[in-house]
Amino acid sequence: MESRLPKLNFQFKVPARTVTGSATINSIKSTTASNGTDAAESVTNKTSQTLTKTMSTTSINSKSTTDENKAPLTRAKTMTTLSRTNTATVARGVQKRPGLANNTIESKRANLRTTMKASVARPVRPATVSGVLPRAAATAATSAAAAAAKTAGPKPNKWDFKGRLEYTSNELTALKQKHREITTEYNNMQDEITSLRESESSNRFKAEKLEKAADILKKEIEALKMEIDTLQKENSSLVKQLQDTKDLCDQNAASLDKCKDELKVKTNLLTEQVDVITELKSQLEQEKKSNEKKETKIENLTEIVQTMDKDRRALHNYIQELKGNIRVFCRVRPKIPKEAGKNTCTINYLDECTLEVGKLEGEAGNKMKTQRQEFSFDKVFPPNTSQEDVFQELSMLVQSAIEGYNVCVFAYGQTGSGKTYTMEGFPGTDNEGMIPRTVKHIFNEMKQFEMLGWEYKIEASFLEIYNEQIVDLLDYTRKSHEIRMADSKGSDLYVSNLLVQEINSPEELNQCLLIAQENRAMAATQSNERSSRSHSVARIRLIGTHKTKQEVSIGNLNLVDLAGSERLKNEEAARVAETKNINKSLANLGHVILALLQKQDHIPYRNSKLTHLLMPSLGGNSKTLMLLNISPLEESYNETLNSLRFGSNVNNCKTGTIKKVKTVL
Ligand SMILES: Nc1ncnc2c1ncn2[C@@H]1O[C@H](COP(=O)(O)OP(=O)(O)OP(=O)(O)O)[C@@H](O)[C@H]1O
Repeated sequence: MESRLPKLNFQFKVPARTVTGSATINSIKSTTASNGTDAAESVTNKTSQTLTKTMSTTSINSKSTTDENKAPLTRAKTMTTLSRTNTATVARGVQKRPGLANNTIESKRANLRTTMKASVARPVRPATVSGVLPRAAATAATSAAAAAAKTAGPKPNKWDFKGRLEYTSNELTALKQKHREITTEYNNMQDEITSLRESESSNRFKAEKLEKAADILKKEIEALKMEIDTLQKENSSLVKQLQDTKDLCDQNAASLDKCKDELKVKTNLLTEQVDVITELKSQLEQEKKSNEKKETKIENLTEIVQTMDKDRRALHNYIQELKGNIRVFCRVRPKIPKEAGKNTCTINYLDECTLEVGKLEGEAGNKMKTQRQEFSFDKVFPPNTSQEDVFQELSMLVQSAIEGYNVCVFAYGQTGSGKTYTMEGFPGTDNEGMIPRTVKHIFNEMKQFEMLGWEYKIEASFLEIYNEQIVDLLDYTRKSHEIRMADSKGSDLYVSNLLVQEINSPEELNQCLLIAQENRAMAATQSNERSSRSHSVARIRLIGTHKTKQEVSIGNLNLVDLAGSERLKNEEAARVAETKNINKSLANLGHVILALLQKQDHIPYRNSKLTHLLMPSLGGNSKTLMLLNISPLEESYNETLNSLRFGSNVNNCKTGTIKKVKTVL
């Protein structure tokens, strides 16, 4: 039905922010425009709803500042309540609009008031920060409704449309006024909310900051707790250590007490001993005095001993000179087991210096004795003579070497006559030869000489002369060796590249001798019968020093195992060079010795390597011993005669004067 009421033409000025208010006003406008009379009631109802909504919204907004989680729920509840109320009210209004009775309108108004009151009386109570905002909104709404009712004055009659319009208009004005107030209040509240939000944000930031600080503090507390734990452990360890140290201190204190007691005892003992020492000192003083006297005596006696030693040496050498500076011994070896079936020569030993040799000639059973030949030497050793007995005679010459003379001992004889046995023998056994015995003798004598102030150094070298070539038997590495002069006078010679070994014990020399024997045997396998075809020379140099007397005594001892002296048969003469050299050197040795004995001006030392090498030991101040070795076998008779003739010739020559080598430092 078209309304006959004039259309309302007014507008509300509502701030854009107040969405709810604006919607309400628009709603009112539309309602008023479209429904005419009923619109008044509807507007009234809607105004009431709007107020309720506004309050609810305010309440929701206020609450949201404090409890955002609960806000949607509260808002929803409020909206539901409002919606329910409005729907019921509007529905009722719509249903009862045609022919509405006054009482119906009244009842509606009563309903509206009730609703408003209910809305106002039951404001949502959010858990706001202060609880002020919702209450203020509710109060404002209630007072707005009351003011509207007052301003409207008494309700005009139903038929008084004009009055009703005026009434409604007044009501609206009052409501508008109230709305403004509420809006203002709402805006204030919004500002307050904004301020609270900012404050909240600031507080949250502070809270985060505080949380972080709290975390740091927690960590620090944890670290401190750990530190406390560590310190507690250290503390307990230190406490334990302290206890241990205390225990140790207690033990030490106990042992200290013990030591003190011992010290007391020992101090007493010491005091006693000091007394004894004092007494001994006085005795010592007396003995010192007597020792000084004795020392003076000893010095005098030493001088006498040294003078006597000098005299002894002089006498010894005089005896040696009397015996001859070139002497010849003859040694006849025994028949050895492997020669059991062989015949022997007839050898008679007329005295200790003379022997007679002969043999039977002719067929077996009709043998005739040949003419016997007699030979005299400085000494003759029959077959049963031991190595020790031979050395007894030789030792005199060794003694001369220690005292600074040059000595040369030759083992001469045919192959198999016993030269090597005599010179080397079997070292380390009773059958050891002249070389090992010489060294032992030197070491024994050295001790005696040391008592007289002499210090000795022994050097040894072993060489072989084969085919006029010198071979080092200690260093068989095929070096070339030459005989060179040691000084400008040419009184001393040396062999180049020759290994000279210092000897500190007889064992060391035996070791050298074994090496020399091995090297000689090795060479022998390369050249048949080489050992018989070469001269083996063991050289021992004795250097004595007397520091007090400032004297140096140098003696050279040459022990020579000569090559076999036998004359070679024609078929063996194929080894021409070898034979020539042997014959030459042996013959030259004889020439040199004879020239020396005859005191010739020229001694042909340089005609062979052997005599050249032995030059310092063959002339002037030297002593020479020729050891003739004779085989007892009949088959060797002719060679035996040759050897005996050679030795006899040497022995028959006169001796010269020999001089001792003495150097003053
Ligand atoms: N006085 C001795 N008593 C016991 N056996 C000896 C004696 N002299 C030499 N012999 C023995 O006679 C043999 C020959 O001796 P040895 O080898 O010493 O002769 P050699 O003259 O050195 O010979 P070569 O010139 O061939 O070297 C060896 O078996 C050795 O043991």
